[in-house]
Amino acid sequence: MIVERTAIPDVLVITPARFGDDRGFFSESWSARKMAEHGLDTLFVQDNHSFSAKAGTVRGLHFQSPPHAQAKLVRCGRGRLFDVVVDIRRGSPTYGKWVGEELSFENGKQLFVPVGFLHGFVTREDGTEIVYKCSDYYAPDCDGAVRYDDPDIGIDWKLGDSVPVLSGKDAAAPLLRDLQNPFVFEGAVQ
Ligand SMILES: Cc1cn([C@H]2C[C@H](O)[C@@H](COP(=O)(O)OP(=O)(O)O[C@H]3O[C@@H](C)C(=O)[C@@H](O)[C@H]3O)O2)c(=O)[nH]c1=O
Repeated sequence: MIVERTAIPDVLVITPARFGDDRGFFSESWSARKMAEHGLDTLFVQDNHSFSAKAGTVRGLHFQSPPHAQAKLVRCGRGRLFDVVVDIRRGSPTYGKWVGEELSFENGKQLFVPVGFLHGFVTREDGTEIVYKCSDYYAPDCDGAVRYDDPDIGIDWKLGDSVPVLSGKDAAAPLLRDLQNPFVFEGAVQ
């Protein structure tokens, strides 16, 4: 398992080993013991799986507020997507900054998203599946969103001229500057 820091040091790219043979490959997609060896002791309690029929589908930018804030470990089960996180921990040295990583079935990469970050992605292929572990259960009353195209964040989704497929909730999401932001920086995660 390779663990790499991104430009936001709390956000990690994790690439589990793949053991290939004539049949294909085998991979431990998550191991609490191996994560602990890298100082990651997040307790995950829910796995999510979503399917997006069309390339250019954007889901995000989402978060859950305390007391049900979620860290996430994200991977692509089928197809290809660009996964994005935004640091919204007030007082963080990287507040308002975003990082993105291409996750695909081929590259097997995973993104670790700490608590206090917005999360979203755009699919790059039709029929893309995302699978992710969450450190708290779904809590609709704590569900929140920020506009994927918030100009203060300035994410380069590489959509070109195409109009993304969006949910009604995401199309109506507020800007970060208008959010009642519940997150405060409490020091680095690791
Ligand atoms: C997120 C979630 C949704 N749902 C339900 C609510 C709703 O009826 C339906 C679709 O929900 P959404 O439109 O919020 O799904 P989606 O837009 O895919 O939301 C997800 O986006 C990505 C980027 C994340 O990071 C996730 O945490 C989550 O917010 O599924 C659950 O039952 N459990 C869950 O954990």
